Amino acid sequence: MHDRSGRIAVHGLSKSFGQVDAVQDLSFTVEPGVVTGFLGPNGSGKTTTLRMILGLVTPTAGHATINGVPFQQLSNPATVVGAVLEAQSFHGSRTARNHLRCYAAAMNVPDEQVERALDLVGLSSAGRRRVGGYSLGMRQRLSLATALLGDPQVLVLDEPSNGLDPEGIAWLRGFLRSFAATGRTVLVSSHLLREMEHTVDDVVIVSQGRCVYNGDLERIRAEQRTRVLVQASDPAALVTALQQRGYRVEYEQDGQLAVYDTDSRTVADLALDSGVALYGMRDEHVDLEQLFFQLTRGQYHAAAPTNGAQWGSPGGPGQPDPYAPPQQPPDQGRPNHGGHAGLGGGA
Ligand SMILES: Nc1ncnc2c1ncn2[C@@H]1O[C@H](COP(=O)(O)OP(=O)(O)OP(=O)(O)O)[C@@H](O)[C@H]1O
Repeated sequence: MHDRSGRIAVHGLSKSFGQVDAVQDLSFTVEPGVVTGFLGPNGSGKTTTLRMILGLVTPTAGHATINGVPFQQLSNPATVVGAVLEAQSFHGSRTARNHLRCYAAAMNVPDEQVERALDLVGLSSAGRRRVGGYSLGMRQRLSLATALLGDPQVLVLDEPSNGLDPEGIAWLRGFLRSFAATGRTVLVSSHLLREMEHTVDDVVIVSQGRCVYNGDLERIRAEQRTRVLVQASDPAALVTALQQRGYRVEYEQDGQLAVYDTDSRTVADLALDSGVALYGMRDEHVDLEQLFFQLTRGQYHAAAPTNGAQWGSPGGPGQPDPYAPPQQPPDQGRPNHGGHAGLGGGA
């Protein structure tokens, strides 16, 4: 029995393709009323996960639910989930309106929904034009219109910004935010945090098929740290002096030292006291983008989550990362598996 919550829940989801572990023990929850970004670099398992959520790929392990049930058990899936998973192919000779009417008929959705969907994506005036003459951005909008035909409670979009110009991206941002503001659920994937950072409220960040962060994007912003990069005459001696005073230090690949949560003056004074000459030093502020790279390059070691935010480790245990947030209580893990908007969206 589905619960109408609009919640997507992913529990211990894994998928292997031969030797490739595309998704590994992934758990997260997507809540209604907010836009959730599903972020990770190319090949990190986003599409595979979305396809499992939508019942298009069978998991090797774990499961996913929408409204408390697997996608296949939704009684009228097109009215629950709308999805756009990849560039949809269209009959170029067909008008957008006719394209949508075909889908509406297959989904048993009244024709009025076609006009509504065209209007929602800003294609009303272009509805009579043949799709063959549509730009890439217009095709993206038409895919979205297809997903919206069933007036779904949940929207799942895979890289919807691809091919959109800045105006299109801004439009999409506004659309997704207003869709979520009506209490509905939005899960949207991207490999670009920067592109999504003003669109999403919550994020699920994956790297190498594993969840490395699940929670509020604002929380990540709050965790931005500073560090000092130092070129020292005797790095080992400086490391000892810093560590004795409780500072966290790491060796960078280029031989510099990275000293966390302090400033260059403090490091310089300490180096002077220790008789270590400094050949170069600079303060570095870690911005959101850098943190995203840090998280997703697979070298991040998870601290326990806090305040519902979940930090995970893509590469297994390792040294604590200086960018790691303070210790937090574990987040509830959830399964993944899901639905796509029936015929909508061309998943
Ligand atoms: N059908 C398949 N057969 C074999 N390997 C696959 C298949 N689908 C995905 N993979 C592999 O699984 C891994 C994850 O792929 P997936 O497409 O899910 O990642 P992604 O994060 O969506 O990447 P992108 O951003 O490039 O679309 C990749 O190594 C990919 O090559």
